Parts: sequence; C-alpha cells; structure tokens
Amino acid sequence: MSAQAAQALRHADNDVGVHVENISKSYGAGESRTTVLDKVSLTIRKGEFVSVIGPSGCGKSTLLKVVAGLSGADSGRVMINGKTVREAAKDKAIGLVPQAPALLPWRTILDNVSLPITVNPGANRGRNLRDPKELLRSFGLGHAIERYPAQLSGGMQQRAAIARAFVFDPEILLMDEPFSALDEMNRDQQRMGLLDFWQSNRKSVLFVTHSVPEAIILSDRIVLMAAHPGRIAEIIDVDLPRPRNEALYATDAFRDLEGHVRTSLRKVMMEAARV
Ligand SMILES: Nc1ncnc2c1ncn2[C@@H]1O[C@H](COP(=O)(O)OP(=O)(O)OP(=O)(O)O)[C@@H](O)[C@H]1O
Repeated sequence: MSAQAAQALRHADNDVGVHVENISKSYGAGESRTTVLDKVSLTIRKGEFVSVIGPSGCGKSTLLKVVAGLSGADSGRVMINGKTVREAAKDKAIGLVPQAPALLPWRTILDNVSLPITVNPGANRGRNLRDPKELLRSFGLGHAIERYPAQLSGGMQQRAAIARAFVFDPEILLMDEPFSALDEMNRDQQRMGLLDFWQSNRKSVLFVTHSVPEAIILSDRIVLMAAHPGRIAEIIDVDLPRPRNEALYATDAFRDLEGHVRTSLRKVMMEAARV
C-alpha cells in the first residue's frame, strides 16, 4: 500500500468528507493509451478546504470529474460522507461550480439559482434547501436578483453560479477554476467573497486552481500534482490562522508559504517539461 493510501485510510472515520482511494484513469487505447491519474489517494475532512494545483495536463480537472461522478475511474474508489458517488449525487450532496457560470440567458438570476430546486419539487421532500434569495444576498447579489445574466459582470455571474451550487446545501463542493476567466482585481474580490461565505458555511471543498496566492488564502491544505502520469507530488499544510482576509497577503507567513509552494511547483513543472 502506498504512503498516500495509508494516510487516506487513517482518516477513514466520521471526520471524512471525501475519501479518494487509489484512483487510476487512462485515456486512449493501445500505443496511444496515457495514464492521466496514477493511484491518487486523498482524504478531505468535513469542512476542510483543499486546493489542487499543478502543471497543465496533470489531471486536476479529471480528478474533480471523477469525484463528481461525471467521469468513471479505471480502478480505485471515491466515497463521499461514507457513500458512493452515485448515492451522494442522488442525495444532492455534491455541489459543482464549473469554470464558466453556465447560466440560462433567458432566466433571471433568481430563476437560475432557484431552478435546481424547482425542477422536481417532489424529489426534494426531506431535503435541506437553502433560500435562493438569501443565498444571492449572501453573495452580494441581492440588488440583482431580477436581472438577466447578460446584465451582470462576469464576476457577478460567477458568484450567482456559486450561489446556485449551494441551494441543496451540499456536503461537498467541487470547483474547477471558477475565477479563471476574470481579471486579477475582480478575481481577488470574488475569492474574498467565497472565503467569507465559506468561513460561515463550512463545507468540504475540492478547488482546482492555477493561482498559488488563491490556493493559499483559501485552503487548509494544497495538493500539488505532478504530470505524466498525474499523481500527487506533495501535500502542503496551510497553517495560517482563520478567519482570513486580504491582510494575510502582506504577512511574512503568507510570503514564506508562497515561496515554498512556488519552489515545489517549479520542480514539478520542470519535470513535466522534460517528458
Ligand atoms: N475526454 C478525454 N479524452 C482524452 N484525453 C483527455 C480527455 N480529458 C482529458 N484528457 C487528457 O487528460 C490529461 C489531463 O487533463 P485534465 O484536463 O484533467 O488536466 P488539468 O490538469 O486539469 O489541465 P489544465 O490545468 O490545463 O486545465 C490531458 O493530457 C488531457 O489531454
């Protein structure tokens, strides 16, 4: 058993939100077959924020898709709060925020966010539902609920997409570079909004990003992946106090950690470039 798998199993108790065990996945057949994920094991505790960072093509999105149940693995297993991904998805325990907000242009923001709970009301009996209006207010969109997506900025649209992911009050949240399309200032504002919301709505989060500062300010741990094949190279604890805010960027502790993450990232990038 690998050290990663052993570490993951040690956490196999009630504290576990997401348990990824020995996940492997390949694409293609014959000579062109490539291993995208090679025995990836990882545990995310309940209420823990974990970011995944690594070179382009190392399998970050693929890992997220496997955890979301959107893509099957060749081997290994994923458990979410002790349930299979299929059961967790059926219970609406997984919230997904894609790279692009994917809002329906002909529906208002409120209708977009309400849509998941209005499609099949009968199936929602007994479920914990969040009030879409209240969610939108928490994300600073209270004034925009009757507007259409095209009338909002990119950052506001993405905030609406994040609010939508919370309507079923999911146990875990999966986010694939949700702020990557935004300019740096807007991006920072959105990440602070997410940080504030998450700090008072603690969920297990798996967050894919290319940004080192973003990973540090948001996360409890950073999973650094290496490529060819995609695997976990290092797991870095973000031992910085919470609640956090922008002031953290200017601290020595933040800068030290940023230096560490960048050095490790450079190492895996150079390794990936040699393949
Ligand atoms: N459906 C698919 N069919 C074949 N190959 C795929 C498929 N999806 C992903 N891949 C390949 O798997 C590898 C990992 O892709 P993935 O998107 O998970 O990487 P990533 O780390 O998220 O990349 P990026 O940082 O550029 O978004 C890449 O080489 C990609 O080309």
